[in-house]
Amino acid sequence: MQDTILDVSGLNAFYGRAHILFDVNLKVGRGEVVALMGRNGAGKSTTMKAVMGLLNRTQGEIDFMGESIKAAKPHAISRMGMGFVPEDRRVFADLTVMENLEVGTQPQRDLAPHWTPEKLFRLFPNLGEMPDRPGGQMSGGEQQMLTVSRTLMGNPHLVLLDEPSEGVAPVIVEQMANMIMALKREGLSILLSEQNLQFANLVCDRAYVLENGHIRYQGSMDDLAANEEVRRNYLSV
Ligand SMILES: Nc1ncnc2c1ncn2[C@@H]1O[C@H](COP(=O)(O)OP(=O)(O)OP(=O)(O)O)[C@@H](O)[C@H]1O
Repeated sequence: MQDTILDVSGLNAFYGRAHILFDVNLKVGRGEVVALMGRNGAGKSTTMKAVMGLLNRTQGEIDFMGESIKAAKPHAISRMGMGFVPEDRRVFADLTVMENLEVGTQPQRDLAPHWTPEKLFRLFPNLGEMPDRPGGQMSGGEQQMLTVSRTLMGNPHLVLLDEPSEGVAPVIVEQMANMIMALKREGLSILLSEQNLQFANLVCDRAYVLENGHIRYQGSMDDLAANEEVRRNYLSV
């Protein structure tokens, strides 16, 4: 793997006294789309929150573009060029689509794809048809697209996408898959949390599989798809 953009090693995470992640190691290379897989409660969201600096208690190393971000605050990590689309995908309900995008805007960065509302509207034509609609009056799928778009307006090097295919209609899942492939073509690096093997297989290069906070498997998507034992033991297929 050339040019590691995210390097997590020996990551442990806790909620109060509960030990949730155990010595998690994972890497994302520049331009790679990597899946973080596992059943409900396996620790996928916790891993993303830990990387984004959102947890109070963690141990281990997290390097982003060669710099340690272990002690960094979420806003500082965001400003270094890491974007996060959490599972609850909250949009600003009273702000319009355009205003939501403005809120997410950060300066252009060398080596990271540059995004404008026009470019995002080509990727998400639905959003382009409703620039003045308040976020609160959009469907779940449209809100999902808006949250991703708002994050992209930050011109990130790396995006953490928490379960983009969960709880949205099949037609939106298809658009999400197309969108992720388009982002990859732009050179964006993505860490994607996902339970759906079919979806991950379509858009990801490699996968890590979590169970009870432990990485149980890592390998190419093709190898994972062919590994019936891992699929049966750690994924819902
Ligand atoms: N705020 C919290 N306080 C205490 N325990 C939590 C908290 N959030 C999550 N957990 C626990 O941490 C473990 C990992 O949860 P996490 O949300 O990371 O899983 P996940 O793989 O993302 O699954 P899901 O798809 O259900 O979100 C679970 O046992 C969960 O109950």
